Formats: sequence, structure tokens, C-alpha cells
Amino acid sequence: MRIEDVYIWDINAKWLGITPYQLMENAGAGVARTIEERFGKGLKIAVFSGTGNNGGDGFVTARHLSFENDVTLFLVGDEAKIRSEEARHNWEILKGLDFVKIRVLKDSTYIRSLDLSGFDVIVDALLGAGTKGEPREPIRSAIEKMNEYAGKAKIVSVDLPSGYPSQVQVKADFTVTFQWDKEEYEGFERVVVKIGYPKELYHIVGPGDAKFALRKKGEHKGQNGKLLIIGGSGDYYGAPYLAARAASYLVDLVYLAMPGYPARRVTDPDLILRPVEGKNFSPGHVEELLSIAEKADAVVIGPGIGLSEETKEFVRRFVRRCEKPMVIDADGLKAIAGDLSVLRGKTFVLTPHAGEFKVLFGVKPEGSFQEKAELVRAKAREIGGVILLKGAYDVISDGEAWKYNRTGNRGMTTGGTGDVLAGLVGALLALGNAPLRAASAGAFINGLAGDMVKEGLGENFTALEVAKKVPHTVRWVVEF
Ligand SMILES: NC(=O)C1=CN([C@@H]2O[C@H](COP(=O)(O)OP(=O)(O)OC[C@H]3O[C@@H](n4cnc5c(N)ncnc54)[C@H](O)[C@@H]3O)[C@@H](O)[C@H]2O)[C@@H](O)CC1
Ligand SMILES: [K+]
Repeated sequence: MRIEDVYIWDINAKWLGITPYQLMENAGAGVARTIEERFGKGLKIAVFSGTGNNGGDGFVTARHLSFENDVTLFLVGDEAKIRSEEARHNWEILKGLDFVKIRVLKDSTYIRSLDLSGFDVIVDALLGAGTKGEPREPIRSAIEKMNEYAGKAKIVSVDLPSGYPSQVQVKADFTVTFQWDKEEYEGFERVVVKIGYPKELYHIVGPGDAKFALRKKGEHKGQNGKLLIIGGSGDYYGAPYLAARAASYLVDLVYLAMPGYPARRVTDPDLILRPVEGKNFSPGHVEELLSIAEKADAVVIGPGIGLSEETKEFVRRFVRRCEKPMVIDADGLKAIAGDLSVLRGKTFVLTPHAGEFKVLFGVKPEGSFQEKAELVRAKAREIGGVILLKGAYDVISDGEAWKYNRTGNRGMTTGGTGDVLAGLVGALLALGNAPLRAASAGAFINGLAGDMVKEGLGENFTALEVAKKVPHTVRWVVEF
């Protein structure tokens, strides 16, 4: 488990309705339980809390321990700085208790003169995951004070030894950390307690994934992604247009390459049209498209591209030679189905529905979403890339992890929502996301946009309405 995942899962847990109050309660209760299991009861215990949520865990720990121990809570810092609702709530509870002694310590000199002899256990809840830089006063003096008692009293840190990873850090006997052991933590003994996250978090796609995928990188044009979309055929222009429209809200530039005939029908000033000669893409266009792809960060190929033999050959040759991350969708999937070896060594997301999946791999995904996920994972591993299987629950895998997405509704069976999805996934690839994250976040945003359209229009809407909801969806995600 990495800290980045914890960030995402926290947000997804909130989306599932799990409140910060519940998590803090479980965290503090877990620390108290661990202490009593290790050291027994009837002890004299000092809890040092900071003003952040690590300190909040300390407030809860103090309350739980107070039932059968003699507890003193030292608040290091200014009471007015206890900002989060849940930490403040637990602080107010503590202040109303008569059997927990409270000392507020703001002055470093005073902290240095404290006598902690007589305490059997010292709980360190000064700084946790929100630590920035070297510990500052008065926290620093409190850390040094606790360390004077290392080896005399038992020192238990909450989440992290305060000060970690600086030189000045608490010398804890052990640290109680929450739910998962994080890969980045090293050099101290950890006990993991669970705080009520459900198993869903390993697999469900939520606003956390989308928020992470949407983080802006640059202030200048072109720094936030350039996407090439290749599609359209005959007089068919709707599919690549929808993909481009949706993507245009996320990236700085969208190049839309289409055969000249359908391209004449697109007049959207937000897109950069790159018409090519003829009614269909054919192998003669490969060099031209590869040189446009050079300028882009990612490519979507397939929407509305058609199934003529020359076009299928074009798709296979282009994919074989393109070095940019790709989304292959719709007719593009049918083109490569004849020769999956073109994917070798490529970075890509395939976005089939169940029927296209069958064409690609010869088996139809069936059964529960977990069963489908196992199949998708096996096939993703075989081809060495990401598969996003569209359905009531979208299932996504890179051959290792698998995810599922629950946003979306029946109205989205309307034609074109798959093109919107392909555009979004392409845009998220162009923003620099790994294919699994781009595919997951794209599925989430697409479904949520559909859900937002449904709120206003019921279940009878069109894909263009879904595309146009993308900016509202993004705002919702960023603000969540
Ligand atoms: N879902 C979650 O995120 C959960 C978080 N929990 C707890 O919340 C903690 C994170 O809480 P916060 O994000 O509030 O962060 P912290 O409580 O770790 O620290 C933030 C506070 O410390 C101050 N600070 C930061 N760096 C400092 C430094 N170098 N010197 C002095 N003061 C400094 C900040 O001004 C702020 O007041 C976790 O470590 C964990 O203990 C738990 O309640 C369980 C659930
Ligand atoms: K701590």
C-alpha cells in the first residue's frame, strides 16, 4: 500500500458514506486497545496531542483509555488551531470529562521543564501524515521531552513517530498505524489496526481516482495534454466528434483526424481538424498520422472508423508503429482482433463492450462482476495492457489489479456514450496518467456525467449531453 493510494481511498471511503468521525473513533479506539493488550490496565498514561487529526486520534485514545487507566492529556499548541470538525468534537468531549486531566502546553521552555516520571506509558499523537518539514516549536521540544523517557516509560506513536522522517523524531517502542502498512514507512516497528474501511476500496473506482487523475500540471498551453483522435469514415463523423468534444474539456489541445468527407461536417472551433484525403482511412495515411501523433501525448483510434479492409489494415499498421499511449475503441478493436500481436510492447487501453470483448478474445464475459473481473484480468495479462470492459458495472484491469466502476445508468445505452468514454480515457492518458488510472477515472467521469444528465432529463438523453456535462462533473470531483 502506497501513501498515494491511501489518499485516494480516503476520498472513496467518504463517497461510500464513511465519515471522518468514524475513522477517527476507530483509530483512537485501536490505539487504546493495542496499548491495553500489550501493557495491561490500571496504568498512568500521558497522551501528547498536536492540533491536527493525529492529535484528534490522541483525544479519542485518551477517552478510551480513561475508562480503566489514569490519563493526562497534554495538548501541545494552541487550542484555537484544532481545525477539523472531528478533532474539535473529540476535544470538546474531553474537556467536559472530569477524570481526564488536561494540560495545554504552548511554551517550549515550560515543556522542557516538564517531569514525566511516574507515567507508565506515553502516547505520541503530535504529528502524523500531515507533517511538513522539520518539527517546529513547541512540538520539537515535546518530542525531545518524550525521548528523555525512552527506555523508562513505554512510548507508543500514533500513525507515525512524530517528526518522522526528520532527524528529530520520537523514539517509539512501536507505532500503531491504520488499516494498511504503507510501503514508504521504514525504520520503526509498526502494528496495523483496522479502522473500518471495507474491501470495496481495493476495487471500487470513486472520486478519489478521478481527483488524482485530474491534477493539473502546467500553466502553459499544451502542458496539460495534447490528444489525437483518429476516427470517422464514409459520411460518419459523430463518433470521433463526441470523443473529441468530451476530451476537449480535459486537455489543452485535441487534434481530430478524419477522412476529408466527414470532416467537412465538423465546424467546432474548440477542435483542431486534421482532415486526410479520401472517404476512409487506408494504409497510405499511416505516415501522415504518425507524424501528427508525434505532437500529441496520447492517441484515441477507432470511433466511427468503419470496417473496410483498407481501414482495418490502416489501424493495424498505425498501432504497430505508434509509440504514444493509445485508446483503441469500437471498430478499431475489430481491426486489431485479427492480429493482437500489433499491441506488443505498446501502452494502451482497449475499451470493448461484451460483444467486442468476444470478438477480441473468443469468450463472452459472463456471471458476476467478480467473475468478469477475473476474465478481464487474465486477458489483460495476456496482451500486456489495460482492458476496460464496459457494462452496468465497468470492469478494468491491467493484468494485476482490477477495478470496477458503478457510475452511469440505463440512459447511457444510447449511441455515442462509448465514444465519450474513449475521449475521456484518451485525455487522461494525455495528462500523463498510467493506463489503469486513466481508464478507471475515465469510466467514473463518463458515468457520473451521465448520472448528472439523468437528474435533469430522466433516462432519455443523448451522448452529446453527456459530453457537455463533463466540465460540471470535473468540478464536482475536484470539490469533493
Ligand atoms: N482518513 C484519514 O486521513 C485518517 C487520518 N487519521 C489521522 O490523521 C492524521 C493526519 O492528520 P492531519 O492531516 O491533520 O495532519 P497531522 O495531524 O499529522 O498534522 C497536521 C498539523 O500539524 C502541523 N504541522 C505540520 N507539520 C509540522 C511541523 N513540521 N512542525 C510542527 N507542526 C507541524 C500543521 O500545522 C497541522 O496543525 C494521520 O496521521 C492519522 O493519525 C486517522 O484519524 C484515521 C483516518
Ligand atoms: K504521531
